[in-house]
Amino acid sequence: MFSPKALEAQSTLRNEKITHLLHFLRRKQGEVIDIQDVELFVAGTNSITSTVIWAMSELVRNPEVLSKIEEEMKKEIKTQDIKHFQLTKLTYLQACMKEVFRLHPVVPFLIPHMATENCEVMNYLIPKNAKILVNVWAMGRDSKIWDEPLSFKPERFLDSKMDFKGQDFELLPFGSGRRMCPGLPSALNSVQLLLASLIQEFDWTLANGDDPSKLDMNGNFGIALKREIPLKLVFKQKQAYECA
Ligand code: HEM
Repeated sequence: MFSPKALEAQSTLRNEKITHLLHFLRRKQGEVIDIQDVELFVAGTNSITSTVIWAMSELVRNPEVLSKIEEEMKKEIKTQDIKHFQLTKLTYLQACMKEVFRLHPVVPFLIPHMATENCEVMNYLIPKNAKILVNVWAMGRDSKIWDEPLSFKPERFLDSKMDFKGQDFELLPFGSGRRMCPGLPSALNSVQLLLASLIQEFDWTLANGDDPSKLDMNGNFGIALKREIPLKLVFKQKQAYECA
């Protein structure tokens, strides 16, 4: 795992990349942007880009959720340059991220694992050397676990201690145990910082005035779960930012 110092250093680096992205979007206001292009700026990992794109897709489809994040940000963040520590105050944004990871885990079957010895899990015999794929995508949509599993409802996490740090087996977008993702703290920081920066400065709508409720949310299954159809958006700076 990353030390707080390493995380802070990375966050400065990310801030520079995010600043470049914001400049790019300011110049391209009113044009149609394939949001996959954020990869050029935030570079590093597909998983971060894909997560941000799924989050933006959900926020386009759920404007009332986006408004609640905006309200929270207005209350908690007074500066334009969002800092790492300010993210910890955004509890509603954090609940949104849990909801994004529940519905759109970007590594849908985790990385294949292998049993090093015969073992029994919940009455199933797992023979030595069996290859195990954990279908976290299906777990996140299981109606036995989640109320209205296909609805995007961050509120479900507000009064719950459930988290994705590997302790709650219903929600494992980063895996669990010895081989879970070591990039979790850094990835979460990047995803939230990027999303919060975009929300703070821009309004965005679907290209061609498309109806958000009809946005195709199918994923392209592979090792990584990406949108099947690219998300094309038009950005416009919010009024408070027009002079930036
Ligand atoms: C939203 C972003 C990310 C998600 C959802 C994610 C998710 C995952 C998942 C599910 C695994 C497999 C865990 C398992 O099979 O039990 C994994 C492994 C791994 N991730 Fe990430 N990851 C993300 C970002 C990152 C970043 C930014 C880094 C590097 C800085 C990173 C480095 C790694 C490494 C090295 C492994 C292999 C660990 C091992 O096999 O011991 N990940 N990640």
